Amino acid sequence: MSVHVTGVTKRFRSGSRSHLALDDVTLVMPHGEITGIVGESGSGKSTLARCLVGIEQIDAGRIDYDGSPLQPFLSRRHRYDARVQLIFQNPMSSLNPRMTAGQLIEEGVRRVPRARSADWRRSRVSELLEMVGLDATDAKRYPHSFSGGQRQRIAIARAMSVEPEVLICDEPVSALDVSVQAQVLNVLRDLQRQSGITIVLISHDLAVVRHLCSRVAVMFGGRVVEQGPTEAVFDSPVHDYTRSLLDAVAVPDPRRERAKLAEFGEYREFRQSG
Ligand SMILES: Nc1ncnc2c1ncn2[C@@H]1O[C@H](COP(=O)(O)OP(=O)(O)OP(=O)(O)O)[C@@H](O)[C@H]1O
Repeated sequence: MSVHVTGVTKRFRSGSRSHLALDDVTLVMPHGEITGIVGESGSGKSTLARCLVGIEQIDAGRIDYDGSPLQPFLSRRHRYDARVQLIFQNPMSSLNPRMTAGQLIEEGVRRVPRARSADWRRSRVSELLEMVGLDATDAKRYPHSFSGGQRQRIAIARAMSVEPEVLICDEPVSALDVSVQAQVLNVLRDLQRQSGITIVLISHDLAVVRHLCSRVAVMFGGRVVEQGPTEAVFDSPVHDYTRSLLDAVAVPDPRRERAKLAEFGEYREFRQSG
């Protein structure tokens, strides 16, 4: 499913003050590709993600999925359109601590039209757990008994349980230990390869975006200042802000350089494992 954002504006008001979080944003996220969204803190990335799933209402413009608008608030039970799912930075915030991993995933599985028998649902839960690199027996465990990386895998399995067509991931690994970030990113990459799902990846990590995303959009002050194929944007940035973002990665300080190289080692690892 392709996503077209056209002239979207979102303003937050509090009392007499108002803040333009999205300013005439126009953006294309093609079907079956991973589109990265980068930009400094406060540039509007999370607001855009929330508007894409319909948690936030837009003030102007339109968001089309395969040419049709999203239908937010379908019903109380199916609060949002299941075709578009959001993965948050902190998986704990989206996982009910009183439900087992299996129950959390089954909740979504039940919403799939063909989810008839209990047996079918159970085997689908096992399949989803295995798809994100967990074990079928993990279905019985509660969120607190998993590591952060494992919890994010459960959140991904849960989002995938409703068989969405678009997965929006808002900084999905930035709260995780560096050692497990690549593993969770590999899960997303494999999902995209296997299911052909459209993924929107919000990340402050340009190395991750360069490696995983075929397209990238650069946000600055609520606007998309540049977008296109990742290589083209990174190799020949047109906008000053993109250039400064890329320059900021090429740090001359030897200590930071070493830290950065170690980080790239991680990415080389997950590049090779793919
Ligand atoms: N609910 C809200 N009410 C008022 N202002 C908000 C609200 N949500 C976001 N904003 C403001 O909108 C702007 C964009 O915020 P947003 O969280 O989308 O940025 P971001 O690029 O995702 O930042 P970060 O990388 O730090 O998460 C910020 O100035 C923020 O303070």
